[in-house]
Amino acid sequence: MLLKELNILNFKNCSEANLSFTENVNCFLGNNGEGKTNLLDAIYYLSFCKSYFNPIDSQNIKHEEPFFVVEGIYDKGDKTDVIYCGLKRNQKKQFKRNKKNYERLADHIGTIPLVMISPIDILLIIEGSDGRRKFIDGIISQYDKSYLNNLLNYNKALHHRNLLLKSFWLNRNFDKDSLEIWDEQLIKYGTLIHQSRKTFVDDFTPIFQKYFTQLSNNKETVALIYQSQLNDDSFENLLVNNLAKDKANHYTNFGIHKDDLVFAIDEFPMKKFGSQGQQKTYLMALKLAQAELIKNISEKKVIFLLDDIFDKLDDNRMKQLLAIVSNGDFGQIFITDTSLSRIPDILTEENINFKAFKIENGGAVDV
Ligand SMILES: Nc1ncnc2c1ncn2[C@@H]1O[C@H](COP(=O)(O)OP(=O)(O)OP(=O)(O)O)[C@@H](O)[C@H]1O
Repeated sequence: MLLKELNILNFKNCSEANLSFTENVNCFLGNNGEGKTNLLDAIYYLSFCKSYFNPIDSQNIKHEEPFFVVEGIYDKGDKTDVIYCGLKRNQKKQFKRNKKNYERLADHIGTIPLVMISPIDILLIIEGSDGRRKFIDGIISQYDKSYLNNLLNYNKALHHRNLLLKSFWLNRNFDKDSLEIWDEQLIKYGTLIHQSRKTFVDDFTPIFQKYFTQLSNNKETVALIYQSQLNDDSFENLLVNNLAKDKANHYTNFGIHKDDLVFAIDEFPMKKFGSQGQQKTYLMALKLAQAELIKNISEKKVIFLLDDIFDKLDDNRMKQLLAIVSNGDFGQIFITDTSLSRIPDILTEENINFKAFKIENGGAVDV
């Protein structure tokens, strides 16, 4: 999938843009706050039907404007796909592929595989398990359609089971049969999700370790440990054996919603013992592995969005990263930087084909 053209109206600080891209590296260059990341986010929107940064859709409409439109024209080799996303204030988001509305946005996920690397990804390491579960879910959903459905069904059942537990507590009653309806759903979908996550971590870990070694050139050993209550017992047993606790807390204490992915370095948690540089390299390796796994399984090249990576890496690691992502194994690359020359200089030195845009006040001009 190659993004040939991006057309924007009123998306964040961009009033209007009509950009055409190269199939190699595309650079958005300019000062802080001019709108470089917003352009990456518009491209992200077209793959995931939402912003990477702001989950409230209406806040992505340019201030004082009534709507936004983001449209991408993709080259699929044998044909062209036009992906359209439009949002009017106080109305439902419209998302279309070749002028046809999607019935469910989930059906679009995975159509245009994409990986974003941004400074806020550090939260993946330092914050709670929720972000790491979303990280796993985001990757698997891009190559396995049934996974996202299983997850939606699991979350629905969990929500209803928790509501029921709360109502038993409020009304001081208990109805085993109605709880079992949701238990069955949780067990069905939770077990499938657990299996998919386990397989994912097994497949993902060696790819991740390969990139970490390549980027860091050092002797540290890194590992990913999938923690799940379902690793040691069946979901059915967990629910039966912990019913008293669930009733007392009026909440479901066991399940795949409690899973975590432990990032380890030399057998210690990265969160507590990794240096900032190690954490940054760890993140890069995670994202590269994400792109490679999606590419291997979906057999589609992956669009790579690299936001402010100088913020993350020294010049050497930056060069190494650019060399890895632009060697043709991955797909098209979009990259931002505050310097007009730093990335173009490296790309010229490395003989990598690129196109550069200068971003000013939300608009873009070729340089
Ligand atoms: N809905 C919106 N309407 C108008 N402006 C917005 C909206 N949302 C965000 N902005 C503005 O867009 C501007 C550009 O943000 P962006 O993150 O793209 O800058 P950047 O060029 O990547 O900067 P940096 O180099 O600091 O990362 C910010 O000043 C932000 O306030």
